[in-house]
This record gives sequence, C-alpha cells and structure tokens, in this order.
Amino acid sequence: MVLVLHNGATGKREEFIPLRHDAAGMYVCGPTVYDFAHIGNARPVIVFDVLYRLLKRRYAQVRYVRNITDIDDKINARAAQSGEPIAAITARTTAAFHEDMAALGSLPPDAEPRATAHIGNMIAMIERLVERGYAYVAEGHVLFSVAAKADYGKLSNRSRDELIAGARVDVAPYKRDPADFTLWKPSDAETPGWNSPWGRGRPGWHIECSAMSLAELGKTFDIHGGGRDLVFPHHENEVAQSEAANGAPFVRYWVHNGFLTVNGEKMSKSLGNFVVVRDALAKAPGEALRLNMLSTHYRAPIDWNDEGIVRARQALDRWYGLIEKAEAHLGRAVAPLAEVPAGVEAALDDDLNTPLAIAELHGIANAGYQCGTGDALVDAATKLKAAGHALGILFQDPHQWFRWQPAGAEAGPTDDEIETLIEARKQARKNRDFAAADRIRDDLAGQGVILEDSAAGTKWKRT
Ligand SMILES: Nc1ncnc2c1ncn2[C@@H]1O[C@H](COP(=O)(O)OP(=O)(O)OP(=O)(O)O)[C@@H](O)[C@H]1O
Ligand SMILES: [Zn+2]
Repeated sequence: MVLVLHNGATGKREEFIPLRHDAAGMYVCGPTVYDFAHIGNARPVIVFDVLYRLLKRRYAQVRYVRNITDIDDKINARAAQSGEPIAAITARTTAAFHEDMAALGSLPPDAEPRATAHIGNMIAMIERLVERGYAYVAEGHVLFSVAAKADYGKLSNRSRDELIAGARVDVAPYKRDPADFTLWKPSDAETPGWNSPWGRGRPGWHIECSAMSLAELGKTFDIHGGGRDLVFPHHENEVAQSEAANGAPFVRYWVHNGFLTVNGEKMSKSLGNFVVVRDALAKAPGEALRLNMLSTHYRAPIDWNDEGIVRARQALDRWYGLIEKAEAHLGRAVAPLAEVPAGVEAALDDDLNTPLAIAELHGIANAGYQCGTGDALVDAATKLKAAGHALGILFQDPHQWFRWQPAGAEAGPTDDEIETLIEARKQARKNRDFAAADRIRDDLAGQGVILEDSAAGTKWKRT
C-alpha cells in the first residue's frame, strides 16, 4: 500500500513518505470562530478526516492538529456590533463547530490549539524574524519583508506583480514593499491586545498558524492542509515566516481541497450564498451530507445541490438495508471486517480517490444483494462496514438510520409508542385477533411507520 498525494509544493503526485517511518504529523487550518460553519467550511474537515483515518491505519503515531482562530478583526467586529463579549462569542462558536463536525462524522483532532493560548509563541517567533533581518518595525506594526526572502512566492508560484495585486494590500505608508505583510499590529483601548516588545497589540492571522504548528509539530512536519483559497496569501506567508524563523524546511506535503460551489461560485460568507451546516443537518442526515461531499474528488470543485444529497441517501439506504438483512440473518449486529477491503485502500491511496472508493462500496453491496441470504450475505455486510468506516460512514445501527427524521417533522408516534404498539399487536396475534393486529399495523402505516415481520421478530422504519 503506497499513498500517493498531490503535493501543492511541487504540483506533482508524489509517494507519501513521512519524516519518521512509523509516525505522521498533519496540520489543517481551522475555523475563525465568530459564526456557524457553512457547508464549504465543512469540506476540509471531512476531506482531512478521511486522510486522518487512513494515516491512523498505517502509522503507529499520528498527530493531527487543527487550530481555532479566536483572534480576528471579524470576531472583534461581531462583538462590537452585537454587544456580546468576545470570549463568549468564540466559546459558543467553537462548541457549535465541534457539534456540527461530529454530526458530519468527523473525528476530533489530536490537538486543537487556540490562537489566544499561543501569543507568547507568536511574539517569540516575530522577535526571531526581526533579529534575523526578515522583519522590521514601523509605527507600532511589525512587517515581514518579502524582499528578504529570495524564494518568497514559491508555494503559489506567483510573479512579483501578481503577489502585489493578489495581496489586496491596503498600501499602508509604513510598508517598505506593498507585498510586505503584517506580523503584529497595534491595538487601541477598545480592541483586544497583549503586551509585546512593540507595544500593546495583536498578531496578524498568518503568524498564528506558523507559531501553533511549530509548538505542536516542530519545525518540519509532514502534511499541511486547508482549502485552496488559503494557498495565497495565508500558506505562502506561513512558509516564508516559518522557514525564515526556524532555518528549516517547513512542510513536506501541501494538500488543498477545492471549493464547494453554488451555481459555480465559491460558497462564502461574503457572497451570502451559504448554507450553514446546522440548517443542512435539519433537512438531511449528517451521514448523507458527508457521503455527498466525498462523492467528488477532493481537488475538484463540488457543486452543492439537493440531487446529490438525495443520491447519497439512496446509497446509504441500500447499504444499511444490506447490513439490516445480514443482522436479521445473524440475530445480532454485524462487526466490520478487521481490514479495509483492498479495493477501497487502493482507491484512497490514489490521492484520496473517494468517488472510486464509493464505487467499491456499491460493488460490495451489489454482490451482497446478489448472494441473497446466508453467510455470504453476512460476509458482504462485514466488508461493506469496514469499507464504510474508512470513509467515516456506516457506524450507525441500521434501525437508527432508517428512523431518522427531519427537524420539525410531523411529530408522529415516538419510538417508545411504536414499540408499545408492536407489543400490543403481537399480543393480539397471539390471541388470534387478527383484525386488531391489522388495525395497529394500518394505523402506524398511516403515520409513516412501516412494520416488517420476520422470523427474528418485527422491525419498523419511518418512511
Ligand atoms: N466554499 C468553500 N469550499 C471549500 N472550502 C472552503 C470554502 N469556504 C471556506 N473553506 C475553507 O474552510 C476553512 C475555514 O476557513 P475560514 O473559517 O477562514 O472560512 P472563511 O474563509 O471565513 O469562509 P468564507 O469564505 O465564507 O468567508 C478553510 O480551510 C477554508 O479554505
Ligand atoms: Zn492557517
């Protein structure tokens, strides 16, 4: 098994060879916490969760770090506008983010550093940059001097003109070069600030990830991920700062996910074309949203629409249906096969080819349905579960899957009420009162609950 990743540093597909043979480290840029995450923000979380699960299967030690940006002028602006204290906004938003990402089937990272907890590390790094001649102080600001770093621009492959245009620079008079970027800026009395050698102020965004990745993973680490929008300027600036401050190569493999789009445009807060994960979860199960996300290769754009979600639900109905059948045959839950099927591993090794992995799952399920019943069916279900787990799906009890209801759905009978009615129907049949038994079944059907009798007993699902 050889994992091949498209490396943004070279623009080529390369075999993944970690720094240490038995360990892998990965840093992914996390959310700026001032509002609910939208589905576009969830894309990197889901994509890198699949990679994390793969790395954990291959290496004894895996360290996945995803930061929380809890210092940002967007957060300050939100606090000023709403009157809610900054710490309350960031704590509440972070908790919501955790809930939403868990509902999409993503594992928590091994470390989740918050920017506010690393100010000392950021100041120390900026001091090193000033000492080494890569940064200068001007009017209470500290700026990175791109002229001091000959290979600046190497990650995004931009020419100097593009760098300047792309930096969307507010051409501040204190900048020596319009492409220089902020490491530290002064704070006024109303703005959060920390004492520093350059006065009370706050860090720029880029230095946060350089300082936190150094603290958590060291000077050089294996994988750095994030959305494609971060390549420039964020990641370009991270490389420049980290390599200049540490005197060592920064990242070995850069991995960037493509955009989630709506009618061809990037889903983003500024365009207002976003759907928050919360609202999407009220209308469709998290597992279906996740499968839909993985049905497109991570580097390609994915257009978010209802048809994709419907197709994902149909696939999951079919897969959970097979597991349910196998469980009826076994009389207990199906355990996943210990190994992920080779076809799925091979697909994921091919630069995380999740659409191909999903095709493998369909193949396993089709074979399972064809063999009908018996041990072959159970074998297919155990394989299907292991294959699903590699993608972060098929962890639920099938009955739970089939009973999912959208938020605010007609409040039909509760699970307990249904169980009680099924018991009453069983008694009626025992008493040979078939009319009463049928009436219970028909009443439940009228409320969207379907009963299925088998040798193992009566199962139910909501339609
Ligand atoms: N439409 C999208 N498709 C894929 N990834 C996205 C999309 N929008 C944001 N991301 C990613 O989400 C992660 C979180 O970024 P961040 O919290 O900065 O969001 P954002 O850039 O503020 O969102 P927005 O673009 O809506 O303002 C980053 O890795 C970013 O690349
Ligand atoms: Zn970052």
